Amino acid sequence: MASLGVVIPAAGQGKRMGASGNKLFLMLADRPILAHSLKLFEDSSNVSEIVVVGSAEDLPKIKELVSKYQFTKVSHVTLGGKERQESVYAGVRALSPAIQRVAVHDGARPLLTLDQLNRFFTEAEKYRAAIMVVPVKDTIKRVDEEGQVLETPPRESLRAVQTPQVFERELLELAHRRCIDEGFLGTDDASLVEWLGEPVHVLEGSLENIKMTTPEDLWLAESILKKRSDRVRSKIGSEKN
Ligand SMILES: Nc1ccn([C@@H]2O[C@H](COP(=O)(O)OP(=O)(O)OP(=O)(O)O)[C@@H](O)[C@H]2O)c(=O)n1
Ligand SMILES: C[C@](O)(CO)[C@H](O)COP(=O)(O)O
Repeated sequence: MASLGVVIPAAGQGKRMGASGNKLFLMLADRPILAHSLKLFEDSSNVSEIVVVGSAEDLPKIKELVSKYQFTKVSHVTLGGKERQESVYAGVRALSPAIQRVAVHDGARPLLTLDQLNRFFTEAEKYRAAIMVVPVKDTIKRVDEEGQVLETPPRESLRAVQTPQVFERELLELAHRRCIDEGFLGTDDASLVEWLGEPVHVLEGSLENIKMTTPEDLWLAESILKKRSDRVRSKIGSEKN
């Protein structure tokens, strides 16, 4: 596998969460949300380097967290921008020159498992750009500013987009540069590559790989983690008997 670097955008403000500071420092089970997300990539043998991107205010706290949890693959904690897109680009530029492929993963998605991640990396290797998606559960409507429905796209063709998203580094950097030049702002990194006219491949994500966006996501995350630890405990129990 070509050497893989990871960028973790963590420079948001978490406005929709309504917490007093960056939501990524909120505790989920035994550790902050950001520590869950980082541990996943620290533990993946596919990953050689991690860059975390933070706001000016949070940089010291992120550095402290990296040191407390001994995330040895983190090479830089870099200053991000006002938009997620700027933060990701800052992170990509901070990766070592030897890195050929880049995975971008939201600091706010702490629930992916190592198995799911490694399976995704293996599949993604075949493509210049690949992203995790899940089928959409609701019917989606496109509406105008007056609240009138414009259309109901067929659900079979819709996917909800997650991270990680993996790219050839050269392609991702080109996409970011061109989008800055032309003023295109996307809500994920794949949309920048799509904007270049390059193909992006979708791979199976996980319904548990939710983004911690509003308080309800935290409750759900706690119950997903509890279900996982109950399962481990009952497996250990049945092995003892
Ligand atoms: N300028 C920004 C904005 C977002 N992010 C990161 O991008 C991820 C996904 O963004 P989102 O969930 O929208 O986080 P926030 O921007 O923090 O949330 P909100 O929009 O509610 O303020 C998060 O890990 C967030 O920290 C970032 O690095 N830089
Ligand atoms: C990249 C992303 O995770 C795809 O769902 C997401 O778009 C990033 O955050 P957003 O600000 O909630 O769009």
